[in-house]
Amino acid sequence: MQIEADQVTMVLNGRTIMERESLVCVPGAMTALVGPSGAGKTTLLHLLGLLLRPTGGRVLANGADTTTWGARQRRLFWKNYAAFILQDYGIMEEESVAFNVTMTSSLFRSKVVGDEKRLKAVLMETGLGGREQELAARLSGGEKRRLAIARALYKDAQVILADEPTASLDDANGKHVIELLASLARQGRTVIVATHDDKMMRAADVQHSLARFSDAPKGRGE
Ligand SMILES: Nc1ncnc2c1ncn2[C@@H]1O[C@H](COP(=O)(O)OP(=O)(O)OP(=O)(O)O)[C@@H](O)[C@H]1O
Repeated sequence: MQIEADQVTMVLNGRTIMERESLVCVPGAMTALVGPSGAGKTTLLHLLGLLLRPTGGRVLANGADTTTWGARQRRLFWKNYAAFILQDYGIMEEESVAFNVTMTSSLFRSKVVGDEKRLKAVLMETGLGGREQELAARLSGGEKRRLAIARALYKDAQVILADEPTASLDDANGKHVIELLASLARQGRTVIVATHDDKMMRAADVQHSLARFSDAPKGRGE
C-alpha cells in the first residue's frame, strides 16, 4: 500500500511543527525519516500511520484521502493494513510472548487467531523461537523490539511503521532489527522508519530529511 503525505502541515498547541511536507512511501521500499531531534520524525510517522490528523494537507493511502475518513475507516486501516513498532513497543509485559504476537489479531478477531504454525514461524524468524510461553516482562529491550516485529509479521501487515526501532540496542540486536525490517520491505511491504541510526539510514531505500521548523530556511511556512 502506498502511503503519501501531500503538503502536510502540523500545528500542535499553537506551534507549527511542520509545514507543507510531502513524501511518498512506496511498497517494496524502506523509507527512513531522518533529521535532528525535534525535527518532527515521530510526528510525521504518526501522521503517516493515521494516529494523528494533519492540521493542513492530506495523507493518502493508495490514493484515497484519509483526512476525510471517520473513526471506522481509520480502525479498518489499522486492523487490516498497518502494524506499529512504537517507542514503548506496545508490549503487554504481564502477558506471554505468544499472547503479545497474536493479540492485535485476536483483539480485532482477525482470521489468523490461534495459528500455531504461523506463530512458531514468526518467532523463529525474529530469533524468539521456542519462547512462546515466556513472560514479555522477562525479555530484554532488543527482544521486545523483535517481539513487536514478530507481531507485524504475524499480522502480515502491508504497512509497517517503526519509531527508532534500533534505539538503545547493541550492534548485534540492532543489525538483526535492521535486517528484519529490510526483508519486510523486500517482500513488498511499505516500511517507514523514524531514525537517528546511521546504519538504519544506510539500509533504507529512501531517506526523507526533516529540518526543525524553526531552523528551516526563511520563507518556508510564510
Ligand atoms: N503534543 C505536542 N504538543 C506540542 N508540541 C509537541 C507535541 N508533540 C511533539 N511536539 C513538538 O513537536 C516537535 C517534533 O517532535 P517529534 O517528537 O516529532 O520530533 P522527533 O524528530 O521525532 O524528535 P526526536 O528525534 O527527539 O524523537 C518537537 O519540537 C516537540 O517538542
